[in-house]
Amino acid sequence: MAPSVLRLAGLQNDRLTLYLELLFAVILLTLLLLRRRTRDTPLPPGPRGSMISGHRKEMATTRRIWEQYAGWAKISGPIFSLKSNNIDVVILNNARTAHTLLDKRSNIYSDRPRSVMGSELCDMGKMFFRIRSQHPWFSAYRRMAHEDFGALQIPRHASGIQTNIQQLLKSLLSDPQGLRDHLRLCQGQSILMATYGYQVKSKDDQFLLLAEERLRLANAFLRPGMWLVDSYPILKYWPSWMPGGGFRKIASEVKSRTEESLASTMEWTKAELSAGTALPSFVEGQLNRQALGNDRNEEMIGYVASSMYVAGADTVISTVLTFLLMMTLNPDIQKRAQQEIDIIIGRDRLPQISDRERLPYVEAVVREVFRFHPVAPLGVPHSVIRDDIFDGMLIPSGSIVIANIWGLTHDEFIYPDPMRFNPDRFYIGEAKQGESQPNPLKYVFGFGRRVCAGMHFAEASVFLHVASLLATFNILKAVDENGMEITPVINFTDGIVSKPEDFPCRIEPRPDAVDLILSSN
Ligand code: HEM
Repeated sequence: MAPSVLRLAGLQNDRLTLYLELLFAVILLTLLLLRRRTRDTPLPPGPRGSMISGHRKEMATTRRIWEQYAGWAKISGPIFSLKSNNIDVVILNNARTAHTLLDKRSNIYSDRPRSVMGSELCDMGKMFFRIRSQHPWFSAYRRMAHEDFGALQIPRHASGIQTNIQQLLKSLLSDPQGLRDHLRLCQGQSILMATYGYQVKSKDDQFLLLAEERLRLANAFLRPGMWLVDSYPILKYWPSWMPGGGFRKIASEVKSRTEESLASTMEWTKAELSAGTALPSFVEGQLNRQALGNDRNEEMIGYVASSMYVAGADTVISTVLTFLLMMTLNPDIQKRAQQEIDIIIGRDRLPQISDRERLPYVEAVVREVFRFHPVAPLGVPHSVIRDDIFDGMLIPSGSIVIANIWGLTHDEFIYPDPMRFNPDRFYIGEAKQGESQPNPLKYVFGFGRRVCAGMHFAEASVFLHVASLLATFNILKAVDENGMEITPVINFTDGIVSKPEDFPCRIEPRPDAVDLILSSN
């Protein structure tokens, strides 16, 4: 090659290097400026907390903290921020903020917070509601749940749910006092049948007890601010024998219990499959798909199946209890819903899922129950994977983002007089001419890519419970020893899933419903 050409090439190389260096410098400068601008952007406002731990203690211990958040939102605005030790926590208190961030920007807001205690030390990080959004299994989980619990699958599940509810009605007829146990058994039966094809026979069933234990363990580790190690991950190396090391002992106990419990039900379905006796279920279907070479493995199937009970048992039971509490307190509403069922369905059969559209007032009652007390008042915490700016405020990468669902469904601009139980907000009549307030089902199942993976199953279960109970029973105030009616007090428990506290009521069969209850199989 001629030397002049080489020189030219060298010159061009030098120039190229210079251009590249310049370009690099410009990019770096822009990034630095952007970062500075981002860091100069203020966090959402918020109440002042302790210098050291921020609001950690309040977040972990305040009773019905969703009400407190709604109160703070009146002062700080619909989006405000708190600190849990060194972690930023952003609370969204109205539909606009929750929808814009969690639905519209769900590509960055669908992570779950890092949880050293729950996910790393207890090894529950692969549970569905906990798995991080960047985990390679996350999208497969969502796909798998959609295949078996999506809207199109509901008619397949509905008949099983209905059979269990018929059993529930019979149990209530013979033992109304055992209400909570009967509901527990009924929902346990529906979920374990749908996920494993397993028929729960009694409330002491071994797999039901194991599933309940998983639920208790999972619940114990979800509330932000509960464990210091979540704020200071270095503490995970703190020896268990040192003072304050108790959390390590708890974690290793929980880890081994969860592993044991997860494996046993899964093994049962696999044995049924090998014997050729497996009933159709999520696990059965997924194992068959896996055999066809789809993107899933047995461990993933086990985690999703197990998460379904954890996420789907207490939630439905709690919603049905709220319904019963509201019926005890609102006899006129109850009577009106019963009349609708009597007219549309008649008195000789139980309502079915296909009747839902023909029962607009019962549907309005269901919506109002979901609105009045969303079972997960603060949803499940999300986390954002990179810095974001909203309305001139910085939401730093890694912040915990919580939608105050209770706050949304008690926003008086959307639901006037929100503390009043009033299904008329949603009643549009058979002619569908009325004006409905926004459907709370848009909020109570969460947001974006993390929206409840069992929402259709849940809606169907709640509707069938509500309609069947209304068709067959009167829910009345209990009476004391002097024959005086006792008006129950409205009180809900704390926790990720919030239930009505025990309340007195009488559940009596409607005069002509005993035959219907006993004749249904
Ligand atoms: C009244 C009933 C229910 C309510 C109100 C409810 C509500 C919720 C909420 C608020 C979330 C968190 C969503 C978010 O992070 O934005 C969630 C997640 C979840 N729910 Fe439900 N749920 C109910 C019943 C069920 C049932 C019956 C199942 C299963 C059969 C189920 C399975 C799940 C799963 C697997 C997740 C985790 C999804 C994820 O993290 O990606 N839920 N649910």
